[in-house]
Amino acid sequence: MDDKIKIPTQGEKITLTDGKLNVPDQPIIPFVEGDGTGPDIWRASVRVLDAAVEKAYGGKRKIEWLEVYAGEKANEVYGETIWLPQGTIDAFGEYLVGIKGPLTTPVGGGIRSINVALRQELDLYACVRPVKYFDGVPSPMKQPELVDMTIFRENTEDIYAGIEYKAGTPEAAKMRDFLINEMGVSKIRFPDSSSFGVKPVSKEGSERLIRAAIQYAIDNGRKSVSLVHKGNIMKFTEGAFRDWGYELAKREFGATEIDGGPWCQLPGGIIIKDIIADNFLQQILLRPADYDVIATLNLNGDYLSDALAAQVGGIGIAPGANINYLTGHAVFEATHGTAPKYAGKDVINPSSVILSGEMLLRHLGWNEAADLVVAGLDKTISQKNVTYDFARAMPGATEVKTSEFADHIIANM
Ligand SMILES: NC(=O)C1=CN([C@@H]2O[C@H](COP(=O)(O)OP(=O)(O)OC[C@H]3O[C@@H](n4cnc5c(N)ncnc54)[C@H](OP(=O)(O)O)[C@@H]3O)[C@@H](O)[C@H]2O)C=CC1
Ligand SMILES: O=C(O)CCC(=O)C(=O)O
Ligand SMILES: [Mg+2]
Repeated sequence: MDDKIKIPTQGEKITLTDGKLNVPDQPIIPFVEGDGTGPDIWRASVRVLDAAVEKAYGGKRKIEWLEVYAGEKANEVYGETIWLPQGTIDAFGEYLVGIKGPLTTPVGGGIRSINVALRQELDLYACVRPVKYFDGVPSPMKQPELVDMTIFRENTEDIYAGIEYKAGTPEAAKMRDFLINEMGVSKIRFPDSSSFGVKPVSKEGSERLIRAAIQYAIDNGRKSVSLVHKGNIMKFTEGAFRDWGYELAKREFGATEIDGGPWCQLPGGIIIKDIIADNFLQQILLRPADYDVIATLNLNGDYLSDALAAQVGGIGIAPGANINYLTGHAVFEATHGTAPKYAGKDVINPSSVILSGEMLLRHLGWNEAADLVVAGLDKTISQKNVTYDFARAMPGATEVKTSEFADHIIANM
């Protein structure tokens, strides 16, 4: 770590022994505030999380927050060219469990995603995004309560990993020549103006993600795991993801085929099935109750996260976590981005980061505090004191600011 990072004088590190977290009563937890609306959201969220811990444990437990920097704030603190300081990666590495706000990624040119870089650096291979309906939240669905899915999105591979070659560069020309002359690709157009992206999907990467999804389904009494893919078109990447998933379910979890397969069933009854991604996007609207735990590749998981979040009220209430189940590293993070047009206005919905914090508390085993966060949020929504995004579709609602929304949640715990 470096001298820009001020380690709290109190508190201890969370450690991992034999796959289990050892959580002290005063864990040091690194956080990144985030760009855009990140600071408004973090200010509200940290108050809610601290209040829940205080109320649940009466001072016996307390989180010691450690600020680390990424994105625009890293530029301010470390200098203009630094977006993701090594000290930040080291802090998330050393303290195991952290939380972050959204970070800006420019479209087209500019820096590559810092969010993706952090996931890659720490090998946080599972992006876990539960999508659940909170009673009273305005939704475009007739029966939003039927939506209860947890997405397991592979987080380190796929076209999303950022291996790209820009049209007009020597690298793109080399790639084009290689494909035409050495790989015999002749049936598709390759004008000189082509850019290229590479889609790596490995057996190990797919298996560890699908293993985590199945284990989650078992641990949480879920009904099914759906492998969502576009394997009819991308046969050796998305199609292989599906095949590796079924093989793993049989080999490691004792699944047996149903009616000659490929669907299969675990000894405890959980169904392992698969569905092609475009069809899945209609099924989640038409028959959401048929889907439960979802395992999918990186880009599909990104699209699905926002689409499913919309069904339960939008990405203002969509939490998530990036986890490596083997090393114990976990960085909690909302599904949404920086929503820059609302930056500094104290109007944005902080629920996604608050619920990411709730996931963090549960990850620590601090379920009493996590339950208080949910209870406070539930009651605040039922009282119709909500931020603009919910208020605009909720008859009779009082629109409150981000900071006021946090006040209501705390009062309702
Ligand atoms: N993990 C991360 O850090 C992520 C970062 N990003 C980055 O964020 C930037 C902006 O991306 P963009 O595509 O606009 O997506 P955003 O998620 O930032 O915002 C899209 C729209 O979603 C709604 N929204 C987002 N967050 C909230 C919230 N907390 N409460 C209520 N509504 C919300 C708003 O809708 P409305 O206009 O209807 O009010 C907003 O305009 C980009 O640079 C992108 O790369 C994007 C996703 C994840
Ligand atoms: O990194 C980014 O800017 C976008 C990431 C994103 O949309 C996501 O992970 O859901
Ligand atoms: Mg996204």
